[in-house]
Amino acid sequence: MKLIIKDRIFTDNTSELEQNSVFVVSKQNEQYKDVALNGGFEIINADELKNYLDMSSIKVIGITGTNGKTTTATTIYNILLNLGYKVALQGTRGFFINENQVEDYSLTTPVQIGNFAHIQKAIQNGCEFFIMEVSSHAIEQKRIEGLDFALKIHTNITRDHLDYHKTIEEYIRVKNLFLSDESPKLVNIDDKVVKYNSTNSFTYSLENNSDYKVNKYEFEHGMKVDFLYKDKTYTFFSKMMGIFNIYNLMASLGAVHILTNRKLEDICKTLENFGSVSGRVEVVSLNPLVIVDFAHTPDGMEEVLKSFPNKDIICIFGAGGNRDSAKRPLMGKVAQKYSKSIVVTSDNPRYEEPERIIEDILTGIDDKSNVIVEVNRVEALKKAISMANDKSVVLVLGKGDEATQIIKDKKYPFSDKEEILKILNKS
Ligand SMILES: CC(=O)N[C@H]1[C@@H](OP(=O)(O)OP(=O)(O)OC[C@H]2O[C@@H](n3ccc(=O)[nH]c3=O)[C@H](O)[C@@H]2O)O[C@H](CO)[C@@H](O)[C@@H]1O[C@H](C)C(=O)N[C@@H](C)C(=O)N[C@H](CCC(=O)O)C(=O)O
Ligand SMILES: Nc1ncnc2c1ncn2[C@@H]1O[C@H](COP(=O)(O)OP(=O)(O)OP(=O)(O)O)[C@@H](O)[C@H]1O
Ligand SMILES: N[C@H](CCC[C@H](N)C(=O)O)C(=O)O
Ligand SMILES: [Mg+2]
Repeated sequence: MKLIIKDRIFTDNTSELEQNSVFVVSKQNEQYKDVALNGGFEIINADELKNYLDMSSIKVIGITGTNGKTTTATTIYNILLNLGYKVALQGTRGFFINENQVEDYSLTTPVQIGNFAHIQKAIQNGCEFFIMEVSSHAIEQKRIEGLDFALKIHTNITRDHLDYHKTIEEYIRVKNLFLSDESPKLVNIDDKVVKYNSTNSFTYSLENNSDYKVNKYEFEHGMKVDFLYKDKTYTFFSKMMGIFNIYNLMASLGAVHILTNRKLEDICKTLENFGSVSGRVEVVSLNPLVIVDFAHTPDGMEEVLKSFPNKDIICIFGAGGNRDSAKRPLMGKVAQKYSKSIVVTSDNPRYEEPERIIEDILTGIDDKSNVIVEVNRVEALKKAISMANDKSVVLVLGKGDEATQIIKDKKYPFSDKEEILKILNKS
């Protein structure tokens, strides 16, 4: 990938080196360093890249955690835009500058040069804030090297990506590494495994004492939440659902408060202006009630499933291929715990056989009497929706607002939301 700063070309790929370009060496490409060296090219590391790009006009905000990064990042982005700031957002759903989508879905956290290129574009567009999701891969691969964070935010640490990190202990270690320096940070202290450097830290919580502490909430047409900050109570309303979203909203409010020092009352007020984040607990139809969500980990699923205690849940989901296979039975188990009916189907099979992935999920479900297996996701959606009635909620999990299904290395257009609307004849 290339980055051009003041007519100089920086690249992290030796095959892109041309006259006068600079090779940016990192943990990912150090095996190619000799190629650049032998070609007589200047070599710098990603940390030195910051000497070439003046980032003093922009505040970089990094969000890590197993679940909730996209929701929290998007909420902060929406609040800041509502308050009149110019803002850029980089994450799973793509790259956005001041309300416009500039790039589509790709990695949650790009590689070093990608981050710098986006920050450069944000600065050129006058942004004061650059909000980015920080994945565990990015921390481990040092994709965020060279970035100074005005605020680091932690949502929660449960489990994901053990295909890559191998053990849960290693995954937790990597996630906590992000919080180990003295950068300002905002931490969910209800999380039992989080470890952080307490210098310059702020906390939020529902259970333990913290700087931004929820003391009361109720759900009706969304939520009403009271929280305490420095002994004063503040209230906000939001159209979002689920206790997990109270955490995401507290992280978002706290972050904007720390970063802008605006009145908490004014920050709270902005939340009334927007609903759910695309593909995250998104209500696609009210009658029958059909909701699309991106839950693709056992914890993410549990958080969503337990948010509908008064409904008969019809849960439809699969699991991604070439990703942590040990999470699959756990996803089956949690679906069984909360659902009246389950439809197990395909997610993104990638290079795996969809039937094999489904078998892995089924090993976690003891009682299969209410389970339908349908490998074709469109057919599965039809079956799930045909079971719906006025007491039920159909929860379509795993793909959120993804616009494709990935089979081998090809991406085929596919949207849960569009398929649901077609089935209901609403499109
Ligand atoms: C497993 C994984 O994370 N792989 C990433 C890794 O791939 P890799 O080490 O195989 O890369 P590579 O092709 O060998 O190249 C390594 C480096 O050498 C350089 N190179 C390569 C060839 C050459 O001749 N000369 C040369 O200099 C390349 O420019 C690159 O910088 O480094 C590449 C770039 O440095 C990433 O694009 C790639 O992400 C792949 C595509 C991927 O799918 N990653 C997923 C799993 C991922 O990162 N997901 C996370 C988490 C998602 C979430 O929870 O939201 C994400 O952040 O998206
Ligand atoms: N704070 C939270 N705690 C637990 N589960 C959550 C939380 N926030 C969201 N979820 C669940 O996890 C799903 C993914 O949420 P979101 O996209 O915000 O997370 P993410 O961390 O960005 O995920 P990814 O790593 O895949 O990009 C949601 O659709 C919801 O089901
Ligand atoms: N960012 C996550 C998203 C997973 C979404 C799910 N649909 C899947 O494909 O497993 C990943 O790449 O692991
Ligand atoms: Mg995300």
